[in-house]
Amino acid sequence: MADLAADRAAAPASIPALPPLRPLRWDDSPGGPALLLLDQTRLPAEEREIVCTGVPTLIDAIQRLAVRGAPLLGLAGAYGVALAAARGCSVGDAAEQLARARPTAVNLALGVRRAYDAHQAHLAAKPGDLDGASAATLAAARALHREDAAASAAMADHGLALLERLVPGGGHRLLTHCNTGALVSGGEGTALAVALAAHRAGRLRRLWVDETRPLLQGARLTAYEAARAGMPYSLLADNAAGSLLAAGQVDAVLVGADRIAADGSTANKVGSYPLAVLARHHGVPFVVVAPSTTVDPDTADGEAIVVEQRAAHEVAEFAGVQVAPPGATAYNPAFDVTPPGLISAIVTEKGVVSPVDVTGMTRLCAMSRSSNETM
Ligand SMILES: CSC[C@@H](O)[C@@H](O)C(=O)COP(=O)(O)O
Repeated sequence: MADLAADRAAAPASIPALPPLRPLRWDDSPGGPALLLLDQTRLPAEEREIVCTGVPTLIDAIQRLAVRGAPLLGLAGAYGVALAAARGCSVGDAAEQLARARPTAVNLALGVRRAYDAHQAHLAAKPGDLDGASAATLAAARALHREDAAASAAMADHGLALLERLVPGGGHRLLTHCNTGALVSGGEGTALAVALAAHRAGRLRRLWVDETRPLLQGARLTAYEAARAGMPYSLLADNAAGSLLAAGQVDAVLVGADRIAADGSTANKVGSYPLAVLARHHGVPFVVVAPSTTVDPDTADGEAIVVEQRAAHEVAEFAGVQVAPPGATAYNPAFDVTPPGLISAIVTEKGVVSPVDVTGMTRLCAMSRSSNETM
């Protein structure tokens, strides 16, 4: 395996500075308010936006994973409620339908609730002021967007400091799964933001990117983000992670989270749990990076986490092409749950905690509850 200097040299040469990715933005143009989503199902081939002028289009985009990833789902939910309010639709119905669009990422329902509560609070203070309520709802979505960006930056700082403690001296060789970068956030993301911080600090030796079957969020999206940022990265098929770890080529595994139960059990993209088992076997730290809002104090443990089951065709196909015999059935959970004992650390914007440290988890749950209550 090449040394650090050679790995850096292997990174694409002069990468032009590219504009930051904007996976979601509010459009106030005269044609009426709309939510614009960068269609993640088309990346990296094509950067095309979906124009949502109504909640049904947004729900469809959420369910097709055109907009995806826990923090971004929170923003989509909040802006979706703002869209319903701005378009004079039933905010209650919109909130209920959006919150149910995908079950596992706690941030979706939280974002919806934050915007809905702002709407209701305004109407309670000024009954009948629908325009004011609409403005308050949009302001709540925008505030969440800013907070998410700030949390992302803080997670990157804490995560990089943790890496420096875990792997002192050397360049970091990081293995990641799914996509956890700017495409899932108002900022630079969660786990991938840490890798990006390491890259900017000149400390990233190699980013190993799991392709992430069946929907290839790693191969399509993380590789796209890594290439845009000029990071030295290599793709691997998910089932090559074992031999990569056995070969001693990984210093830490970094993943995001869709829901962290009160006991530290963590739901993330399916394939995270086997990585945690492998990492433990090979003595490599397995680190979860997520905003504190992803901690759900009301979910006691991993068994209580609802794991989304998706359609069989996603497994029976590869990149949209049927590869299995017609009519093949499939087991297709979108997520799996990693027990706390396999997680070395949880990095949030508030700092780093060990999931097996009961006092630390209790404090994290309390912080999560209080920031969600002030939403
Ligand atoms: C910061 S993103 C954390 C998770 O949401 C991410 O790892 C993930 O599992 C996304 O799943 P997806 O099904 O693509 O929405």
